[in-house]
Amino acid sequence: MPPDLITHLQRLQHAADGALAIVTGRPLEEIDHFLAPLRLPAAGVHGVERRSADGRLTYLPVPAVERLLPYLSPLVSRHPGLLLEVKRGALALHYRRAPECEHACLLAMTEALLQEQGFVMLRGKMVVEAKAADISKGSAIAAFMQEAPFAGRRPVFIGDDITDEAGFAWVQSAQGGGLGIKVGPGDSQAHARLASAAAVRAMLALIMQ
Ligand SMILES: O=P(O)(O)OC[C@H]1O[C@H](O[C@H]2O[C@H](CO)[C@@H](O)[C@H](O)[C@H]2O)[C@H](O)[C@@H](O)[C@@H]1O
Repeated sequence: MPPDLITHLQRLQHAADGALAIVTGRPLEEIDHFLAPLRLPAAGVHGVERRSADGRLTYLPVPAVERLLPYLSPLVSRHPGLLLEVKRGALALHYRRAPECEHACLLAMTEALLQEQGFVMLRGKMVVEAKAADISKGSAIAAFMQEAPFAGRRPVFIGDDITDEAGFAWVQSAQGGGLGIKVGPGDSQAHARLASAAAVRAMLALIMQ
């Protein structure tokens, strides 16, 4: 974690009367580990798990991702650079250390999702995921916006990956009435953009002055 980020997030949370949440594809425990000792309201695994501002945990019902393993494990066994990350409600096939396998990963995931119902494919940075259908970063933000201290506020969602597009779509919808900020290059439906993660941190530091 860059120095000062946790301090800036703490100050931002305070300035926003608590209305600051992390929305991620990672499991909650991973995000808590990165941000320790800070424990923010957070949605993990693209919205499958969610911790509200009052600390309440919600785990949405999801199909068993283990059903997908027979379609993916043989490929991973043949290519040691590939990594299968099994999460609750999502399964990520990482090819960062074997970029030449991208096409094979997409094919294997497509086949898996043709055979097994209840999942949709999600592209990310050097990763392709199967995640529970009907659950997304957008649905997670919508759930936060029903609750204190988010209800009645204007949501601003910042993200740098393809997986964040569902969040941008919801905050910028008529219901959300907010703003999406895409970080870095690449096509996006977000209405605003910042050049880099460093630019986001600089903006947070400026707001907190
Ligand atoms: O929603 P995010 O917070 O952007 O998380 C998306 C995925 O993050 C993790 O994968 C990413 O980081 C890996 C290194 O830690 C990197 O190798 C990979 O290419 C990135 O996509 C995480 O492992 C995934 O489960 C998340 O969905």
